[in-house]
Amino acid sequence: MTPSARVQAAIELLDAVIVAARDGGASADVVTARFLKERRYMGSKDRRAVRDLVYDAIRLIGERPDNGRAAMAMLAAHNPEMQVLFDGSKYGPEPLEPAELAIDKPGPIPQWLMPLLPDYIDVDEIAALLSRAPLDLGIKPGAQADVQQAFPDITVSEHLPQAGRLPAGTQVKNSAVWREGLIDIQDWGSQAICALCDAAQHKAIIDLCAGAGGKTLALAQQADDDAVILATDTSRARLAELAPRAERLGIPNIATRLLNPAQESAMLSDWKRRADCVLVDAPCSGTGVWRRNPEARWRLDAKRLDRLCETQSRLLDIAADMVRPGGILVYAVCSILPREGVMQLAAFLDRKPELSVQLPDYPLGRCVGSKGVQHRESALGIALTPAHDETDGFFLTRLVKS
Ligand SMILES: C[S@@+](CC[C@H](N)C(=O)[O-])C[C@H]1O[C@@H](n2cnc3c(N)ncnc32)[C@H](O)[C@@H]1O
Repeated sequence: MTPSARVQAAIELLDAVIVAARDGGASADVVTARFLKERRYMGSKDRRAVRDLVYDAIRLIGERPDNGRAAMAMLAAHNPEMQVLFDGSKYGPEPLEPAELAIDKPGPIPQWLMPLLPDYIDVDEIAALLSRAPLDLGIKPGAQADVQQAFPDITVSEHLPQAGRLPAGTQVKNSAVWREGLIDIQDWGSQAICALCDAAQHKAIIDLCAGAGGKTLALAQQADDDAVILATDTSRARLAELAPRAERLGIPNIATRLLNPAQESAMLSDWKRRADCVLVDAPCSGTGVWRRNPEARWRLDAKRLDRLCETQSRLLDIAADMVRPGGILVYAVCSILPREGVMQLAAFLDRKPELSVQLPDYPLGRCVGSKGVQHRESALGIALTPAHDETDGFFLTRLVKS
């Protein structure tokens, strides 16, 4: 393909990504994989070049563009050397009109979200949120030496005992340590959430929003063999991924339960006031994981954020009923927005005074409360961010029930 034809292909792929983001369709990764699969004539260099153009545009532009051509024109306005590729050649895009280049420089964050960001999300944090994430691993207890031998360039976390890090793009799934179930892929922030659950201390654990079980599996590895772990979710497809993952890692003690939305409480009545630990890894805006899904900025709008906040608040209430007196509730969102973190938690504590925040002396993150960053003693939780902690953006907290 000529460089111009690659730009035209990127425009067409961006059209599909934009429609999917607007209509709640598949993620950009999935749309890209489908697009490339349907174009077998594209060589591997063409594929990489088109993918890079598309993701450069997604990372550059915070607000969802009208269409793929508008997105590529903005990228060309930012990179003038690209403008000659709009040359009207056989497979290339039509020449750019001056008006297409005369747009305001796009900001990396949608305008409506700017007032909702906390003070500590500064330019460095925004740049880090839109950078490429490294490949983080969770290592099976006792397997560090084997994993270090397989990947000599691995970095190990100072604070999280099972956390390893490899450069972005490292292929791990064809390694023996992957096949033997000694490693799983998991961001260090997610591992910090699991550490807060302290699973080795509990015999009855619920992962209420288990999804495909990333955190359930890590909890099961830390818990004793006789602990009961229940993974629940409203997504049949996600929950179905858990069993094969557990099998690869050799983890037997996980039960699953598919919940109907709005009937979660009734479907969990047998667990009422019984759980030692309930993890609520709630559905959220995903503003903390833009490193992995930068096009999530094009999906979110104020209405969707309102709906997510309502669900989080409902799930917190359901979880509170399942914790036994003396048990703990761990709440986490992969979000940088106080509305889903400290504000959500402050409202929850007003509704449920029998729960109180109990943060361990934590080596990562910033302690945050209703006044922003504050001392651990008066904080409502911990904010992890990519520039400060080299993790995805998360709010996490631990509460104990009296
Ligand atoms: C942040 S994801 C969880 C990720 C998962 N814990 C992991 O570590 O891979 C949030 C999950 O909440 C689930 N969810 C949404 N509404 C729910 C509800 N009402 N009850 C339980 N789970 C729900 C979603 O299907 C999604 O899998």
